[in-house]
Amino acid sequence: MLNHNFQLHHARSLLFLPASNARAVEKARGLDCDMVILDLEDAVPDDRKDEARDGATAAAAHYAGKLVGIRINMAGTPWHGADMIAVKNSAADFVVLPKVENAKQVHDVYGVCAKPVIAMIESALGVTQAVAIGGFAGVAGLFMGNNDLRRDLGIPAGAGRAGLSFALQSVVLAARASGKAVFDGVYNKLDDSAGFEAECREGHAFGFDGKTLIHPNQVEAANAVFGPDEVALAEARRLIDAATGGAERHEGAMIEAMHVEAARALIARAEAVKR
Ligand SMILES: CC(C)(COP(=O)(O)OP(=O)(O)OC[C@H]1O[C@@H](n2cnc3c(N)ncnc32)[C@H](O)[C@@H]1OP(=O)(O)O)[C@@H](O)C(=O)NCCC(=O)NCCSC(=O)C[C@H](O)C(=O)O
Ligand SMILES: [Mg+2]
Repeated sequence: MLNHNFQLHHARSLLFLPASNARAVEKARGLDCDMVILDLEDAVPDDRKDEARDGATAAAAHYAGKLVGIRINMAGTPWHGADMIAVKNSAADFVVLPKVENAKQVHDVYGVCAKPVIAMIESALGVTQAVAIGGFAGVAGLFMGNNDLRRDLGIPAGAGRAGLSFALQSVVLAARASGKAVFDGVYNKLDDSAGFEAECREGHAFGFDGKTLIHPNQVEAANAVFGPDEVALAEARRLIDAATGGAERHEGAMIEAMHVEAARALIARAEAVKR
């Protein structure tokens, strides 16, 4: 059972897996990730799309304690219609829509699936339209699609994230303008744990709620970076206890009402992610 307080914005670790990979579908059940995203799109070869769709709908009901999303193929592909119907009839909590570039696309998918949409922002046009996309009532949150975005922007393979930072921050702004959840893109280097953790820290500092992942070995670090640790929780409790209202000095810094609210939100998040 999901903790009844658990909502999308509490998720720290959101693991993608190809819905055509039965071993990964099974393995994800025992992992400590907060959300599983069963992929029907780029991780699945064209000749296995039908099998992946059937696998996703069968699996979606069997992730106790986790949120579940299904990433469908985009409009204009041969699989889009069947994917939407499958998500509608499944136990998935969310439909994940790739390569979104305008609000009408999410409106159309929401109309068929009748489930909250997570819109992936993966192109220059998507970034420029993110305010309207995030503002649509059926959108629960935004995911960065940094591989496609890099390609669209012409950022060379191997270049760091400097060329992405304006886009990343724009999408965080767009999501927050409508009070929506927002999650950083995946990290492709499977054996680079130091690089992965550094990117988690950067995403956390940019304001992302959590990180989308591609491998079990990324779950623990994402949970550690995005989940409040004991030190942060102790600081939050001390701040709440000390605050009397208005501006005041606390442990060498000014605090006001918004700092108390932030401390309460941190504690609420820690409670929500308990399983
Ligand atoms: C990237 C992989 C293809 C690597 O596969 P492989 O080398 O076979 O992995 P390992 O041998 O290290 O796997 C060890 C065990 O872990 C299981 N496993 C691996 N990945 C996953 C996973 N994602 N979820 C659950 N379990 C997983 C293996 O089955 C092994 O289990 P066991 O047999 O018990 O030892 C592979 O990791 C993979 O397919 N990852 C996910 C790829 C994916 O879903 N891609 C789509 C999302 S990425 C995206 O959204 C990009 C975005 O669109 C953008 O533009 O940026
Ligand atoms: Mg993509």
